[in-house]
Amino acid sequence: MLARLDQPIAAIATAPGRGAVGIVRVSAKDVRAVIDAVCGRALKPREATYLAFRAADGSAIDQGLAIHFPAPHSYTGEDVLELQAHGGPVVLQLLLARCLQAGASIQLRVAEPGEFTQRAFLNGKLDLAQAEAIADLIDASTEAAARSATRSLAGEFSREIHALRDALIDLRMLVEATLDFPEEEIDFLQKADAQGQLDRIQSNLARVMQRAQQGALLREGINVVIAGQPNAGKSSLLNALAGAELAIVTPVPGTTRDVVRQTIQIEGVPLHVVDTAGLREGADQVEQIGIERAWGQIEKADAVVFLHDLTRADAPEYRAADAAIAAKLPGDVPVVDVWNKVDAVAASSVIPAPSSVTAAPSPVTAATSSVIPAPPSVIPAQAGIQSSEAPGRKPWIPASAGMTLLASPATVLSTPSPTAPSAPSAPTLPAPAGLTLSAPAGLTLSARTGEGLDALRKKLLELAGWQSAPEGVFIARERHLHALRRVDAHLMDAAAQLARAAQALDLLAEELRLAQNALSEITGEFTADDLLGVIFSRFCIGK
Ligand SMILES: Nc1nc2c(c(=O)[nH]1)N(C=O)[C@@H](CNc1ccc(C(=O)N[C@@H](CCC(=O)O)C(=O)O)cc1)CN2
Ligand SMILES: Nc1nc2c(ncn2[C@@H]2O[C@H](COP(=O)(O)OP(=O)(O)OP(=O)(O)O)[C@@H](O)[C@H]2O)c(=O)[nH]1
Repeated sequence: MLARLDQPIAAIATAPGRGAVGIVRVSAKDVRAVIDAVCGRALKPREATYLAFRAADGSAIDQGLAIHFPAPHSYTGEDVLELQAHGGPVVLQLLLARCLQAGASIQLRVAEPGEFTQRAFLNGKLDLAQAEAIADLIDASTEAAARSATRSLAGEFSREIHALRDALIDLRMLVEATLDFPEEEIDFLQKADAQGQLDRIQSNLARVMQRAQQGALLREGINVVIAGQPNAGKSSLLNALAGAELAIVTPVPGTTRDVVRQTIQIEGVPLHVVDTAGLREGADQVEQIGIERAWGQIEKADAVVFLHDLTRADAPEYRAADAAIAAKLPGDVPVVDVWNKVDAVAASSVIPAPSSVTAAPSPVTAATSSVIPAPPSVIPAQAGIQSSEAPGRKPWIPASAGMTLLASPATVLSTPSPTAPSAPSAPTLPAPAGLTLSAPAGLTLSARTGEGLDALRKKLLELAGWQSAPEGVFIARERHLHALRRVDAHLMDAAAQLARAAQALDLLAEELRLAQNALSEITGEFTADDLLGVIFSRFCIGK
């Protein structure tokens, strides 16, 4: 790909399909041959001219706007011709074919994905992090992700990286200068406060890493799988979270047979929510395949919402089936226990929690699979999330909710109730200590009324590790995080070296050099060609 940099390229720049306007772009050392043939006249630099795009026989392919961006003042830094036509797939194909024909003498060819932007990078119009931000902006699935990509495109992320790099270069120069005067080294470094310089670089790096980590979350989102027995209300919950009727909801158990997926956003963080077939034994063949797919999704999830049906919480066979599912859940995926249909349960049967008792994080017990969640009416609740949406009622989580999931990291995230419940009909029973302390809470909600949904949204964000307000976040890729982690490791080694009584200044200098190189990979000053190829080939065609 890189070897073909001197070749002229052309592509349809707009998305496939119909649109009001569609654009064909040509980038070359010199595009005048194409302008002459297709536009039939010279164009003023950087000015849109309304004219007919001509076929070889002189007939009009379309009427539109043509703009010539003479090199180097263009998107790619080369000579660029942009033809803005009507946005039909056929007319744009015709126009592209016409450009290729007109540019045959200069060996004009169709551009590969990302090739225009790659040229912009190689011609110094933008750095690698900015080029990636363009792709991230196009791919952004939430407003917050788009805004942070725009900031990176404008160079905010790159500026932070450059500031770190410059500070590193200063320190390197100091150390290398000291290397030349070994007899004075300790004094020299101390006077120049090498230690202080390194400390500052490390703490600035930590701040950049934190912002980039949050940005990676914005870019990728997290995969949340809703799992549970048939009829728990999984499809209803997906619909409620998405605010749309996406999945089929019926009272018939086993309605969902295939995986239904929807990206929703919570505070700008994309959550890819997956509704799965109800997990049960003895399903028919089709349903069984759905169940296998559900397990496949659970294995891949970043978090599982394990949905239980509060109206069936009393039934021993229901609880046994829940326990069997819990036992099969992978230990390394966080699980949130959620009890649905709180609207259908009389307030008196859900017992409030005494405010003084909190659920303690419990150690993982070997017996998890045999612990069956008890119905809310028999075991007093100790902890729960109070619905923020229905101030009149106080739904409390059964103490046992989630008992089967002690292995799950999510279970310790529950919020103990700060206030005493006011439901007058609810008896406050003393808590059997052994049971309640080991009982982590889940959430109660109603997919039907929306009660409790906000608490679930909050919990999912918490699970995702979301902390920031989106303003401070850099859209970041795994590649950037990986580079930052390597910078961090080299700086730690450098710090260890600096702290030694007998410093090996050459080793210190080497660590600083490696840290600088890792940093420069982010902006592309120090990046292997094959990596560049991979990065740009993931762009969309015409970009
Ligand atoms: N019609 C149209 N809209 C578009 C693009 C395009 O190519 N065409 N873009 C493409 O993806 C994006 C804008 N990117 C661009 C970046 C630089 C230049 C450009 O001409 N730069 C010159 C001059 C700068 C100046 O006048 O200040 C330069 O960098 O020298 C143009 C578009 C989004 N919108
Ligand atoms: N009262 C009440 N009923 C609900 C609630 N959520 C779902 N339901 C009902 O429960 C039944 C099952 O809902 P679904 O969303 O289809 O359940 P599911 O878990 O996706 O079911 P499968 O597709 O069989 O796995 C439907 O009749 C829903 O109307 C709720 O919050 N309250």
